[in-house]
Amino acid sequence: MEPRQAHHGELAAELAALQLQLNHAEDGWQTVCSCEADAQAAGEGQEPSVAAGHVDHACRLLIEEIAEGALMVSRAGVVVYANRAFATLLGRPQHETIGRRIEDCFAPEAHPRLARVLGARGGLRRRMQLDLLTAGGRRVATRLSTGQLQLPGAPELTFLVVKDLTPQRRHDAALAKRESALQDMRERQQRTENHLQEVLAAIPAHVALLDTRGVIVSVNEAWKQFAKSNGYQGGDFGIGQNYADLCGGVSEGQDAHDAASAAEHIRSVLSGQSAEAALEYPCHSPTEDRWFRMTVAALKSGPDGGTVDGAIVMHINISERKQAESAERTALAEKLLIARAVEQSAEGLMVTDSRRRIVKVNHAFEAITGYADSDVLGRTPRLLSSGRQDRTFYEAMWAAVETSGHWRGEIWSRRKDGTVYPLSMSVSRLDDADGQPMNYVASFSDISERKAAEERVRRMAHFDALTGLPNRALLVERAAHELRIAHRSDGQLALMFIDLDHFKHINDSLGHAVGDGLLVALAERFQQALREQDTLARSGGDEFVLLLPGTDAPGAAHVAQKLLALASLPYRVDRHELSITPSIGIALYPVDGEDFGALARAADAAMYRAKQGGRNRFRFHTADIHAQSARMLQLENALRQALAHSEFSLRYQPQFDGTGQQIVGAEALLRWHNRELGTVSPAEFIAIAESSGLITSIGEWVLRTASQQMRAWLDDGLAPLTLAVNLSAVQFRQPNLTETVTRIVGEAGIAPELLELELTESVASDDPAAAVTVMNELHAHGVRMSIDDFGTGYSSLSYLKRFKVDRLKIDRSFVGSLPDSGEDQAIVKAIISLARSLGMKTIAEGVETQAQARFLREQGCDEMQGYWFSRPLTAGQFARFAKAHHPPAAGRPG
Ligand SMILES: Nc1nc2c(ncn2[C@@H]2O[C@H](COP(=O)(O)O[C@H]3[C@@H](O)[C@H](n4cnc5c(=O)[nH]c(N)nc54)O[C@@H]3COP(=O)(O)O)[C@@H](O)[C@H]2O)c(=O)[nH]1
Repeated sequence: MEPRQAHHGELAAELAALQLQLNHAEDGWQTVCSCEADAQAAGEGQEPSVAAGHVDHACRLLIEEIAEGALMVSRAGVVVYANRAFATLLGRPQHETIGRRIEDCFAPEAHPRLARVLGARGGLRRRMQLDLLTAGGRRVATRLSTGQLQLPGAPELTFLVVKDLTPQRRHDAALAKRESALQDMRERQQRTENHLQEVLAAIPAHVALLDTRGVIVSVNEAWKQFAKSNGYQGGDFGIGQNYADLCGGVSEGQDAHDAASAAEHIRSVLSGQSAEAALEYPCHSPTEDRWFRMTVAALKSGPDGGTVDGAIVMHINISERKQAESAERTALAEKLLIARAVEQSAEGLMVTDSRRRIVKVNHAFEAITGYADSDVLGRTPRLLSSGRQDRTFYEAMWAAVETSGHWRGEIWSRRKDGTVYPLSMSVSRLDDADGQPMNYVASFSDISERKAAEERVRRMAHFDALTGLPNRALLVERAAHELRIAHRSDGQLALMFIDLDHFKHINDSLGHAVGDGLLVALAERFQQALREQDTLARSGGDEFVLLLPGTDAPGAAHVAQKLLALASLPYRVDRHELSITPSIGIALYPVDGEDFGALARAADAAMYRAKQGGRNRFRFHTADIHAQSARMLQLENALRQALAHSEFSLRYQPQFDGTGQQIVGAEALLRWHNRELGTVSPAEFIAIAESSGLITSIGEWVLRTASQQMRAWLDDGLAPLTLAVNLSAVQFRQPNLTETVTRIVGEAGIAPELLELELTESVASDDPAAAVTVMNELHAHGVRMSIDDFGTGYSSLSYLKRFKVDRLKIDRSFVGSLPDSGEDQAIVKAIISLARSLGMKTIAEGVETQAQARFLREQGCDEMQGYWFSRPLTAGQFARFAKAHHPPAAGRPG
């Protein structure tokens, strides 16, 4: 604003000067006129103070000297006097001017007016402008002041004062020209100002004009709108306020540092330190992120533009650019991130062009394949091919990539060093904007370790860890496969169950490591003797199963004999010379069964028969074995319902002291009566209950019923007796045995000391250490224990001394031949002696004769049980029997 004002001022001053000159000229003219008038007035009435002649002379001189032309014209129109100035103006000598007719001196159009002047009377004074006509014929604009002079005694004359208007006109013209120029300038300036206002109004930038102090003098529309939209309350939009002060009020979304910089920029520009300054700053609103660029430029004036008259401040919204820059930065950062991720990825990456030429690989690619990028760039991935997949595989792979855009799978690849390894790979197609393949990207990882682990898991799932033989699961798979073939081809197949005889003795006596060594050696021997298509599996412990595809009965017998012979050769394990024999059961497809389950049961039953038949032999499955198997299955099915159908009952067989006179206890014996099967001996069904797992619930029932019976007897006045209850090995291995026993006894309300658990030797010999722990627990709760059928098993004597056992029960097989059998005598004596040395009592079972009882008594057997004393009795019978024999009765207890 200020530069334009200054320019106007100059023009105005110039204009004023011209005007002044005009006025002076006008005033001068007025003065001349008034002097003329005064002179006229003086000539007409006033008394001259000096001599009239002198004045007249002076007037003449004066008139002669004045710059204006002066002349006297007679009424006839003849110039009677003309001063020098007029003659000069006319371009004639003075003497040629005087005497001329006045019309000769003026342009023709002036003549009528001149005539009227000459004809006027009475001193009428006039003014007019007429063109003088010079001697050379040139027109000269003049202004005439006329009047009449009536001097006494003289004819009336008309005087004319002629002023050359040429200088005036020239001056006026110049003045008009300048005025015109000035006007043009004013108009241009106005137009410029209008344009400027329009531009300021039109531009989206927020513009403020500041004066030299930094006070806002004007703002544009955009400024106002922005102020309004940002909640600026003042109607002045900041006009009149110092901009730098405004900057001090930082609002939310602005930065104090930016505000200070803005104020500093303004001060710098206004002080002339810098012509222009700019600042980009954030000015976020609650709803959007905004950035502005503030530009401060000096407004200058003066001839060299060196005077700072103010400043223009512009704020341009650069949010779009900033956002674009930000997006660009983000995109760049993302690109860098992706590039870094690609480079640092543990997955190998390979990018090809549309012609499947490798254009990019990452670090992991090099690490996995062994190829540097320089090795592979420009080449096709065929370089990595292992040759393990055929052409069809690759065609299918690329077909999937081309049709669905993607393929994922496992593939074998070859490293630079030639090693072949498995990859998990995915291939994706990247298309251009037209949907044409542009690149193919393959990402892959080396899955050698995973494959190896899978193989290990597969081996663990299908192979026996000790011998490396297939396990039962793999055997079942292979058997199913071979059975399908046999079924299709109407062929035959043999399945053998091989169980080592008394293998447990080796484990127990020499340790598991030796037992394991023996199993491995045996497996190797067997394996070497078999055909490739045969499967020898270890199904657990000392049990092996042999699958012989395409084998009939003679073939199976031949193999069995060979295995028996091989097995019987001596073994050397850890400096131990060992021998072992197997018992083999053979089942044949399809006669003994059409599926693996049926064949396995038949082979198992046959193997059991081989054991029963004296071991170290093989037995084919036969009709009677089949019948026995069927019976066992029938019993098992019926057993499952027995508890629910209340088919069980207990019998109680009395136990006497060594004298055979006093009853000391009873053994609870389980009885099962089924409606269809009739009465089934526990000697038959207990084993089935054990193998089917039913023994746990059945055993609990026995324990509970016997305990409750004891409570009932006590309540009935029976003297306390020891009640022996048989405990199966399966029950003994139950983890909560102690808790179950003490709970049942507690619920029945009897002292634990009245209960004795009869454990078979196998209970103790399976895992003596664990048995010691359980026995200690039971003992700690007051429960008594005895070892049943002692002498038939293979008790570890070293453990026996640690067992919390009260009695050893001499098996009835040693009692039956007493006193005749010297061997049995020896065994019985040894057991009695051993028990004594271990601080245990002995009880002999199966005492059927007086001679047996006598012998046992003589040997110091503590207690006896058998038909000689009593058969197993019902609870009521036992109560009566016990009352009759307690206190001690004389003679046979009967
Ligand atoms: N786990 C469990 N086993 C039990 C349970 N009840 C019985 N059994 C075991 O079943 C096997 C057969 O028992 P059982 O048919 O009851 O035969 C017992 C007696 O009746 C029989 N006995 C008794 N005295 C004589 C005799 O003088 N001569 C003769 N020939 N037999 C006789 O002996 C069997 C008792 O044997 P034991 O238990 O070893 O003392 C048998 O092994 C039972 O243990 C049960 O509830 N749970």
